[in-house]
Amino acid sequence: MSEPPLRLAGVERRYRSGAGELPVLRGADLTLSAGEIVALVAPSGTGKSTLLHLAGLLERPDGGEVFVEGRAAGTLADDARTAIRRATIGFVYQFHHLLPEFTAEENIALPQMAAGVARGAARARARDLLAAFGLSGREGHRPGKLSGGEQQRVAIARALANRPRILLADEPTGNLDVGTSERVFAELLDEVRGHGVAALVATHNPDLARRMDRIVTLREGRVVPA
Ligand SMILES: Nc1ncnc2c1ncn2[C@@H]1O[C@H](COP(=O)(O)OP(=O)(O)OP(=O)(O)O)[C@@H](O)[C@H]1O
Repeated sequence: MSEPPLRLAGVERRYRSGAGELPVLRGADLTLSAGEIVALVAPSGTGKSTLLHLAGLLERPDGGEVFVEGRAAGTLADDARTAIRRATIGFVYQFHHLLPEFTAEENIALPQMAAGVARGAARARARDLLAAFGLSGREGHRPGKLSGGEQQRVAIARALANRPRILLADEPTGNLDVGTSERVFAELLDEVRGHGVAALVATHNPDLARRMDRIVTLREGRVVPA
């Protein structure tokens, strides 16, 4: 059987604070299967962002291991982790983090070029993705000229640009109004489902969470079914 795209095994993370240590994750286990969309719903401050950062190899755990497509990431050097992240993982953040001085198309083309795709091919895929997210005609707009929902669509398209097998999303529609959030989220699910991407989506929105395949929460630093 092939390895799951993402597996967290006994992951621990503590933050040092003035008073001592704050243990946020205390042996978190989670496996994402290919094509599975998992909602992470937990109260503020329980460690959702921390878990996503560890899963995305942006940070290293204090204990346990993160396996990406069966490969243990803990012992790898930073450049090897970056290479895995670029090739395998897409991120969507609550505040889109688009580059303000670049157009929508460029924002989606740039990460592809960083991964070695030629400019022409990267731009063509950027245009295809923008079309899939209903943004044909907006290719040349800078983020400041797009609405919040449009910016978030561009951010989702960017996260999918390198055809990641894992998508990690931290409140991907958290800053949008209810209607826009619904629409953008439906598009996100369509794209992810259509391409068999494994996704972990942190959200405070129970309606959105119910539309995913499974809901988990964090309890005492561990991942448990919601
Ligand atoms: N770099 C850091 N240094 C110290 N403490 C941190 C750091 N990052 C997070 N924390 C603390 O760890 C805990 C978990 O934070 P995290 O951001 O993962 O929570 P969250 O569940 O994503 O919260 P929210 O829903 O509010 O975004 C919080 O108590 C936070 O204050």
